[in-house]
This record gives sequence, structure tokens and C-alpha cells, in this order.
Amino acid sequence: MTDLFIKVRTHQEQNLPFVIFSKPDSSKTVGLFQKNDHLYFLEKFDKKGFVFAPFDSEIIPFLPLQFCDVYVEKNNFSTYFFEDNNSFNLGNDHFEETVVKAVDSIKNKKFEKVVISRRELFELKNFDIELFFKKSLQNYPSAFNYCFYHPKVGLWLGATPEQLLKTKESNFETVALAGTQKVDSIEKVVWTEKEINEQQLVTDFIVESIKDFTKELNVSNPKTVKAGSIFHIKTKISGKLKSKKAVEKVIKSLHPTSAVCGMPRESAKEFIIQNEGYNREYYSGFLGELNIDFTSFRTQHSDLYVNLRCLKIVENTAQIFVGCGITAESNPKDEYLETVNKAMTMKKIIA
Ligand SMILES: C=C(O[C@@H]1C=C(C(=O)O)C=C[C@H]1O)C(=O)O
Repeated sequence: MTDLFIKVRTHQEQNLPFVIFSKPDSSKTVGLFQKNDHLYFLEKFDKKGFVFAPFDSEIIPFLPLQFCDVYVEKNNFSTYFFEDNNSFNLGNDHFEETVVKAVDSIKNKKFEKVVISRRELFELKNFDIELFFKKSLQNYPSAFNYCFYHPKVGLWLGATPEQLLKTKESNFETVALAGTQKVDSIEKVVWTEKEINEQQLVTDFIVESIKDFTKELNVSNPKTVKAGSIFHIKTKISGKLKSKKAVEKVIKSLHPTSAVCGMPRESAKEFIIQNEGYNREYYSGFLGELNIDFTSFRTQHSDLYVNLRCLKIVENTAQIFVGCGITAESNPKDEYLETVNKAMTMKKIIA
């Protein structure tokens, strides 16, 4: 076991907060180990540390750099072998009924798009952070892989393909990600009009939300990208912020994006809270480095991701969170299947 994972084990034994993470296509894993068990919240966006924000609250747990030890280690997977086990419980709940209700609300002009999610429970035979994290890295090297623990927040793991915001001084980058297809034997992915429109809605939402805080804004052409065994459509949005203070404003106006909530945001959010039937907690929140890059120790760099393809571990059960965008043309069975495909991302890691 390496120093980083010895530190993880000691922190677990002492019930102290920590996060380990590896950024997309990085050869390194960073560990932040808080020296006390206090739950800090982000009060001012100029602080340096790791944020772990929920879907629906402005109270944001934070691991401040000043109270943490930082470890950076080279990734090494050579000894990690695992089986692909397909005997999963698919979880049956009221998801499809909620989709029918959402489509009705869209047709009644309550909102244009809403993201409906569900939680699937999976019993764990044995759980080991090092093994899970390394399996995740090996499977999804181009995702943001993480494991976050705080005694007052819980234990969360994920491999998210979705950037919320990346900034380097006044330069920024974000993405509009939507549309989902399973990677089968298809060589060329063909997107339907519904999927193309849905992704365009996300792009428009993002551009509209941030345009007042930017002085330069570029939108790329949409591209097909692979996230594990799923394809998505992605548009890159980049440019320059008007000022350093704009980081806070941009985060607040982006989150939750229409890729995880809907459009218009407030009515979609209200529908989610009233109808999903469970609390999303940190799923579809955001997480990552704030005002510091822990590998280079450069300040004024932030790198934040949307908390998707994630799970929470409670005793010996993993709660996997998955959702998908609903528009007027949505078919409940297809949407359910989409969530099943997305759940595979995390099941591959814990099976
Ligand atoms: C909501 C999720 O994913 C989001 C919704 C997508 C969709 O509706 O097709 C695609 C990518 C993500 O932006 C999730 O993975 O739980």
C-alpha cells in the first residue's frame, strides 16, 4: 500500500474528513486530509480548498487548505484486475410514473425540460476505498474520479464526465453535456432530433447564464464524446471573465445547470423536489478545487465538476444516483433504460 492509501486508512480509522481525486487524464491522485473533524462551510468564494456542494442548498461543505495535509501520488494500476459482473438488481421504482407526469407538465407549459433521477440500491459484499478508487481510475481515466468522506456528510465516490467550470486567472471553460447512447457495436453514433435539441437547450442555458460576467465567449461545435460505456453530445464554452470576482457569480448562475435540473430552473427544481420522492443530497451538486490547483500549487485556478455517475455508501449498501433529461418527446421506458445504462458506470466499480 502506498503512502496516500495508508493515510486514507488512518483517516478512516480516526473518522476524519478527506478527499482523494484524480483529474481527467491526469497521471496523479491528490489527497487532502483534514486535521480535525469540523464541518467547514464555504462562506467566501476567495478561499482555497476543496468544495463539495449539494444539489439544492447554498450551504456548501468545504475542506479548507489551511486545515489539511496534501499528498500527491503517481497513479499506478498495474496490479488491479477485476471481473465484469452483470448480475445486477435493476431497481424498480416510480421513476416511469414521474416521467409521465413530467411530460404532462411540459405539455402544459410548466417548464421546457426537467431532469428526473432515481436512486438504485446495491448491496456491497466488501468495500475497500483503495480498490474501488483504482478500479474507477482504470475504467474511467478521462473522468474526474473522486472519493470524499466527512463524518457529517457521508462517504461518496464518483467518476463524473461533466465539467462545471474551470478557471485559470480570468480564462474560463465549461461544457454543455447531454444526449445519451449506450456504446454497443455502433461505429458511428447517430443522434435524433430530440437529443440534438435537448443538448442545444443546455448550451443556450449556459451561454445565457454566464454572458453578463464574461468579456469573451466562444462556443464550439457539438461533438460526440465517450464517457465509459456511454456516448454524449458535448459543446465546449470558453472565454474570459470580466473580473476575478466573477468566479462566484458564474458558479452561482451555472449551478444547477439544465443538464441536471431543467429549464426554466426554478419551476423544474420545484417539480424535482416535489416529485422525485427522495433527497438528491450531493448528487448533481458540484465538487472540486477552488482557487488552487493541488498538483501545481498554482493559485487562482479552479476546477469544478458536476457530481454525476456517483454513489453514496451507507454501511454495506451503495446508493447509486442516476438521472436523465425529460422533454415533451420523452418515452418513459427509454428514459428508464437510459438511467440503467448510466448506473452501469458505477456498478462496474463496485461489483
Ligand atoms: C443527469 C445525469 O446526466 C446528465 C444528463 C444527460 C442526459 O439527459 O442525456 C446526459 C449527461 C448529463 O449531463 C446523470 O448522469 O445522472
